[in-house]
Amino acid sequence: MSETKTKAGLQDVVAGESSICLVDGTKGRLVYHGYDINDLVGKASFEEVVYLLWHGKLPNQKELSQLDAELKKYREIPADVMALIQGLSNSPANAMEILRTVASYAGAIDPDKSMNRDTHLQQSAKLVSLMASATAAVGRFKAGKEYVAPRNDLGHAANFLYMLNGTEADELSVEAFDVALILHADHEFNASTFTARCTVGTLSDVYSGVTSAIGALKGPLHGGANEDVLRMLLKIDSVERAEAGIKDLLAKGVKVPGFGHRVYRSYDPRGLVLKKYAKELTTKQGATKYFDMTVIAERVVLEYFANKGKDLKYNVDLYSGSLYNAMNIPVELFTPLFVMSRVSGWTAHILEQYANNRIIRPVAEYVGPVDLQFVPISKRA
Ligand SMILES: CC(=O)SCCNC(=O)CCNC(=O)[C@H](O)C(C)(C)COP(=O)(O)OP(=O)(O)OC[C@H]1O[C@@H](n2cnc3c(N)ncnc32)[C@H](O)[C@@H]1OP(=O)(O)O
Ligand SMILES: O=C([O-])CC(=O)C(=O)O
Repeated sequence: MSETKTKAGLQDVVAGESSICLVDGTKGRLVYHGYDINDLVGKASFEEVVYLLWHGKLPNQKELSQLDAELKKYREIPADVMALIQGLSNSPANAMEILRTVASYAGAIDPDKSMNRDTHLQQSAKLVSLMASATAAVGRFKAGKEYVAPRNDLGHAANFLYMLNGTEADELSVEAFDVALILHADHEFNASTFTARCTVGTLSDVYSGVTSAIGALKGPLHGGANEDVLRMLLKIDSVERAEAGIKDLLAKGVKVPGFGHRVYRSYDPRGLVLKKYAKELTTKQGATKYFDMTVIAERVVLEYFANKGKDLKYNVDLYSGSLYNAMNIPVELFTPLFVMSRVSGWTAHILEQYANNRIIRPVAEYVGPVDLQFVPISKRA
């Protein structure tokens, strides 16, 4: 038997170079193009971070105003895309399935099929705006409400909350949401980003890259975990029962959503910031139940990991649940919120892949049989 050369799940395999994002799993550090996320949070807007990811530098005022104007130009949903969203909102499709379809459809109807950086940047801006407006529209239609048109006097985060709720959100919610968008924007070669890079590595188009990335993010081991966290809490639905409920899941061998990470070993720096905002917002609203339950879940699961000698911690998805819930956002939109943000990182990686492309094509270690004798179908048992 030959010695195995594969690493399950490609763990620790360096699959390429990138200058967009550094994830230091030992120190619990996340850096976008040289800037620690803790230096961006509270100082830069999501729009500035989008510029940073696409261009490798923070924008000056003029550059930011240009990007801002472009993103606003694409906020309105084209009529045929709106019809698609409306139709799918009345079908069994969930919000992630609708977004995946919208990204694909937007690509099909975009007349500009040229492959150059300017077009790719323009398509990236279209997708950042479209994913936000489409998420808000799905939220409205699924709740049986009318679409709310975008407002160009509001920033990206504030406009989304306005389009979703039909009223302007309070200052703390807008700040917390803008921060959440920044924190989810990029994360190196995570599964969905790597998927996007594989897709465009064949010189396929930006929309195809983003469509396939949405499909990858949807899974419960990746972006889908933020919905599962709140669903788990809603099922237990009591601060008093939280400890027993979580222990019960662990005893059953369930992978508790919001915990564990392939790279982070000390802590996920995004989770610390989201926890702070979740605490502040739920305390301000006087409705801390789900935040309090999350704190209990954190203690119980980390004790469990520690007792088993596992250096696993909670991840970005744990505290976003109680935070988004406090903003009155329905659970089904939590993973779409991830899309709204991560589309900036996916497109940054797509641009980087195009700039220095080589098709991504690893090899498999074949473990099946060889030299089987062919038996005609009439003779097979
Ligand atoms: C935005 C994001 O994508 S962040 C991740 C979001 N996903 C989740 O929160 C889902 C829950 N977490 C998980 O499923 C995993 O931790 C992943 C997918 C994030 C990482 O997976 P991997 O790196 O392959 O770790 P793996 O699944 O091998 O876990 C290592 C060990 O820790 C255990 N473990 C990992 N996560 C958890 C968890 N959430 N709950 C309980 N045990 C866990 C595993 O059972 C395994 O134990 P074993 O060695 O006794 O078999
Ligand atoms: O990096 C990963 O594997 C998952 C993750 O946290 C992310 O994509 O934000």
